[in-house]
Amino acid sequence: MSLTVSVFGTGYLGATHAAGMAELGHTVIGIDVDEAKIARLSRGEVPFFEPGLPELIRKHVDSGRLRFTTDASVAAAEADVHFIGVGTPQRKGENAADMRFVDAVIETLAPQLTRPSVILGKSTVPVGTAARLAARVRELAPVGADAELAWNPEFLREGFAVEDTLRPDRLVLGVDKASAGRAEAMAREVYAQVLDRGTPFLVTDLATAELVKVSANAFLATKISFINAIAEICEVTGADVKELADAIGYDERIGRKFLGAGLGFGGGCLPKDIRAFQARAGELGVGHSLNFLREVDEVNLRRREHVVGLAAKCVGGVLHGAKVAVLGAAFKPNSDDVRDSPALDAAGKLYLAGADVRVYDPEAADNARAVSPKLTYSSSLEEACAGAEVILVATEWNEFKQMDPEVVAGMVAARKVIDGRNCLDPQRWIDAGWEYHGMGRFA
Ligand SMILES: NC(=O)C1=CN([C@@H]2O[C@H](COP(=O)(O)OP(=O)(O)OC[C@H]3O[C@@H](n4cnc5c(N)ncnc54)[C@H](O)[C@@H]3O)[C@@H](O)[C@H]2O)C=CC1
Ligand SMILES: O=C(O)[C@H]1O[C@H](OP(=O)(O)OP(=O)(O)OC[C@H]2O[C@@H](n3ccc(=O)[nH]c3=O)[C@H](O)[C@@H]2O)[C@H](O)[C@@H](O)[C@@H]1O
Repeated sequence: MSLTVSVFGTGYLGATHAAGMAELGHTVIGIDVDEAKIARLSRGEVPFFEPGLPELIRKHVDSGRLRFTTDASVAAAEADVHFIGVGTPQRKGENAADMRFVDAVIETLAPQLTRPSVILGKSTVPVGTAARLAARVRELAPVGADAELAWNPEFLREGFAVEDTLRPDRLVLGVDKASAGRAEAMAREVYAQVLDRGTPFLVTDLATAELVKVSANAFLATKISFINAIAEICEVTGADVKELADAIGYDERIGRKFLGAGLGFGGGCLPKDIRAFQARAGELGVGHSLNFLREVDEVNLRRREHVVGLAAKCVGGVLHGAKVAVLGAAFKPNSDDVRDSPALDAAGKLYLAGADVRVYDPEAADNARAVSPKLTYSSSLEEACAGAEVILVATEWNEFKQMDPEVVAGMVAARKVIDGRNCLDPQRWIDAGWEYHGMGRFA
């Protein structure tokens, strides 16, 4: 059945979810407080880079099935179900999540509800948030609005956001067990096409759903830091972390995914989620349970220092004045997101050490310039590499993976490359006369 759906927040998650809902046949209203973003989306433009999303947004904006507004009352009046997809960033100077934006949606939306409504939270939140908000909705919603709140965490990856939204591995819905069960019925209707394909649908209590989300991200972060910790051992023993990861990854209980050693994890989610999780555990009096996540964070941040140390070694110990090309600014390829980007962080550290840094990223330069305006950005690979004494591959874009070492050799002043993502073929670069440094291999 076709429903009318609203999505609050039109960032990476919200815009993708709104387009996905339209693709599933629903009429969708995307709401954001950012007028410029809404204006662009209304013209069918996506204000960030996400493969496949512009086509989907344009298709559904043109068909009239998807529209965008800053006016929350439109959603309150028209939608059967409201998704919350606003940001939950790390609070300045603290580990905890900033809940202002999620709270603001409830404070704005709930009093305006005029008909029986279901609110489904998608943002990643500290455990206990959904129960708190469910109570607040009951307080604020006018009589007759009969509003029910449930939590439906999102697991999409940037770069694969459309695919993950339309074909998720699983759907999780945390419901208030004391409720009338309308949220579950509504979620089943909203996701009918996805469920018809046999997608696992797990209905839990509110706290479990919130914890599923942060546990999944904590596990992924831990897996990455595990292999990066092993990479540190490989670096001092001459072992090869990639071969090691292949070998342990064949064990199905371990699995090969997320065992990519390198510059470590970044982005708008993994780093802030493991910190918020620790903060919440502390508030709950069980901070000790998640002490290991502090170590996960530390191992991760050490990788950024490690590549700076390697770069210094490559230029004879003195970074001051050394020409360094940093290839990549995004936190991962196929995204223009530079939030907590290991690439940009490493570039910033090199700059602070006095290096003459040139950063090139095929998509993320504008975002990078906004957060790190002092760095010098190049508009092409050639420009960044011209005269470089060392190259750091910091984000594994295809453009970098496909570089021909013979061709790049003609651009640089010295054939020295640090493969911060283990994405190049070491032997090919060595054969072309390069000094090659990998992560946890060819150290
Ligand atoms: N980016 C991702 O890949 C994923 C993100 N998440 C979670 O989803 C949430 C959103 O993340 P992103 O989309 O990356 O953040 P984002 O920062 O890209 O987007 C958040 C959007 O919310 C808008 N907003 C703020 N207050 C608002 C309000 N009161 N009403 C309407 N809109 C408002 C902002 O203007 C912004 O456009 C976070 O909790 C995040 O942890 C979960 C899974 C994947
Ligand atoms: O909650 C979220 O927002 C999302 O966070 C991550 O998705 P995302 O941040 O888009 O990116 P990932 O693909 O998980 O990569 C995160 C970081 O880990 C790094 N990484 C990943 C894999 C690996 O083996 N090694 C490694 O260093 C990447 O380069 C990147 O910097 C999760 O994978 C999603 O399931 C989740 O929904």
